[in-house]
Amino acid sequence: MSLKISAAIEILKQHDLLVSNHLNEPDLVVTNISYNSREDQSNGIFFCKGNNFKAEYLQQAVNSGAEIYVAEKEFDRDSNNIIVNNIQKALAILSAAFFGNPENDLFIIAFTGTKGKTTTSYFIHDILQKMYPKKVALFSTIDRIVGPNPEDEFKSDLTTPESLDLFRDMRRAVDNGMTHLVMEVSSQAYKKDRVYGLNFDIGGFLNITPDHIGANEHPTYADYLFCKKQLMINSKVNIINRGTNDFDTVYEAAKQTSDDKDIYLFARDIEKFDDIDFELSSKETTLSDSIFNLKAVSDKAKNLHVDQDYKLGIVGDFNEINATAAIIASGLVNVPDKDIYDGLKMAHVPGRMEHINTKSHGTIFVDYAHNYASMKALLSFLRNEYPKSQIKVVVGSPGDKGISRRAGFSKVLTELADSAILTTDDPGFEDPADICKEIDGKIDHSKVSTKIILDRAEAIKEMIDTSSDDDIVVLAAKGDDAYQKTRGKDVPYPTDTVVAKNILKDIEGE
Ligand SMILES: CC(=O)N[C@H]1[C@@H](OP(=O)(O)OP(=O)(O)OC[C@H]2O[C@@H](n3ccc(=O)[nH]c3=O)[C@H](O)[C@@H]2O)O[C@H](CO)[C@@H](O)[C@@H]1O[C@H](C)C(=O)N[C@@H](C)C(=O)N[C@H](CCC(=O)O)C(=O)O
Ligand SMILES: Nc1ncnc2c1ncn2[C@@H]1O[C@H](COP(=O)(O)OP(=O)(O)OP(=O)(O)O)[C@@H](O)[C@H]1O
Repeated sequence: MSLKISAAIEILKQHDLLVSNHLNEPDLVVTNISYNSREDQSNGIFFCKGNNFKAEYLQQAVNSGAEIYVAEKEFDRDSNNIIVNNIQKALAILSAAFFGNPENDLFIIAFTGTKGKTTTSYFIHDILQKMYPKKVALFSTIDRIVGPNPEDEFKSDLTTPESLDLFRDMRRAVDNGMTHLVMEVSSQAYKKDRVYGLNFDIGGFLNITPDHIGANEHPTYADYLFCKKQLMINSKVNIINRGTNDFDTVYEAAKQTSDDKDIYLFARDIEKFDDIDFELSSKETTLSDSIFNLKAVSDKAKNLHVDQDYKLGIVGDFNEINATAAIIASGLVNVPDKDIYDGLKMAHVPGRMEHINTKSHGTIFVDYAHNYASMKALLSFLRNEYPKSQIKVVVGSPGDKGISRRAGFSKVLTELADSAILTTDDPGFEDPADICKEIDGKIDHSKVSTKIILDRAEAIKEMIDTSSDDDIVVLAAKGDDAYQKTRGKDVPYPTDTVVAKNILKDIEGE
């Protein structure tokens, strides 16, 4: 991979990003690209970006071989440099060029939503794999899959990677023979211009509820919505949940760049929304499957030939919504309905509605619900489906971020749980006992009984030990997470599923 600096300057000019440049060598060509001074910089271009950037990082980068830097201000007049008016956009556009614009060789399906991005992306990935085996890349919050071999699959750090990492991984995917990419696009991705310049083949909008609002994320809900709707503006074909909050704003964003023929709306309730293309309806739910029907209403929906009954291997009415979006996206890629059916039936999403049957300690669900809206969706579903069961929840809330989630948990546990054990979940630099007390303080104890047990595995053990056959035990908010983020360190944690299974082995010999 390489980049001619003269070409880079032209690209920046085309995007109105160039402020000035200083080149000691006009014909400079770089073969390395980085924004992290701790990496090898030989013959490289280095980007000075980020809230916590320090001039010494640039010095370190130059000492280890950087030939040129890009920044919003001139740190050093003598070195080769390019000064831009937006470093995040410059990083995106030059990373794409450095890696040979791999986005042009991939059919990209992107999803956003406060909840359901990961689940929907896994569903689409698993369906598309049926038609394009070993050719579908996945960039999700959990894993990134850039090729067909085990070494091409690794854990993600962000939902949507920094642009440089995004284009590097797209390059790897293309070089590994991938033809399709399914990815999650977070609101932060637009806020930080990580996906600047990308035009998606299909973009999906699942839902929006207040979340990710705070010091390091979005200052207001309006800003959150503004960032999220950008995916619609930057997608050729749009799939929108008609029941989402702020539908009009989202739809208007889609209309800015797409005709009606390229906008697909779906919902449960055709009585309420008479403009939808697809209607979904639940048919049957067991502890492990849900069966639902998808009906094509409009002519363009009928042309996709995806209307039939589907069986989903994970439960939750919200997962039927995610599955519907996945089916429409798959139909648009011409996957036959049989492959869609089979792909969905087998789809598995780590840490999302994983259920564990026990001999005599009820049914256990491990789920990543970690704010008011997702926990409400989850507990309401369980209440409706299992009206005679006690709903017992083990949950904690992280330190240093998402502070509003704590009050959200107090509210939703009061509304829908019978008992709860409050415990530790990524406390960061806060004391997990204080976080639990904060949640507990706002719970109405006449409606739900609570306990605080800080050791998460102990909390799970206590809940399983004290549960009986008809109970539903929910291990919430941590999903498949194998760490407890504690005081700046990722302390290994076996995952809720592994902890629960080990406990069951001890007490039930399973
Ligand atoms: C607020 C935010 O978006 N921060 C992201 C951003 O950080 P930043 O650019 O400000 O960089 P920084 O951490 O201040 O560091 C400054 C720069 O100095 C460099 N550095 C640092 C040390 C050194 O020795 N040498 C050096 O060169 C760093 O590489 C970096 O480029 O760029 C970094 C990668 O370059 C990200 O890791 C970081 O995400 C933080 C950790 C994060 O957690 N962000 C969350 C809020 C996020 O984006 N979440 C969404 C999901 C939420 C949703 O669903 O909406 C996501 O997409 O994951
Ligand atoms: N469509 C939906 N509507 C409401 N809640 C949902 C929906 N889909 C999933 N959930 C709930 O949200 C949790 C997280 O789901 P998922 O990981 O798919 O969402 P996400 O958008 O990737 O979330 P995050 O941005 O927090 O990583 C699930 O474990 C489930 O409890």
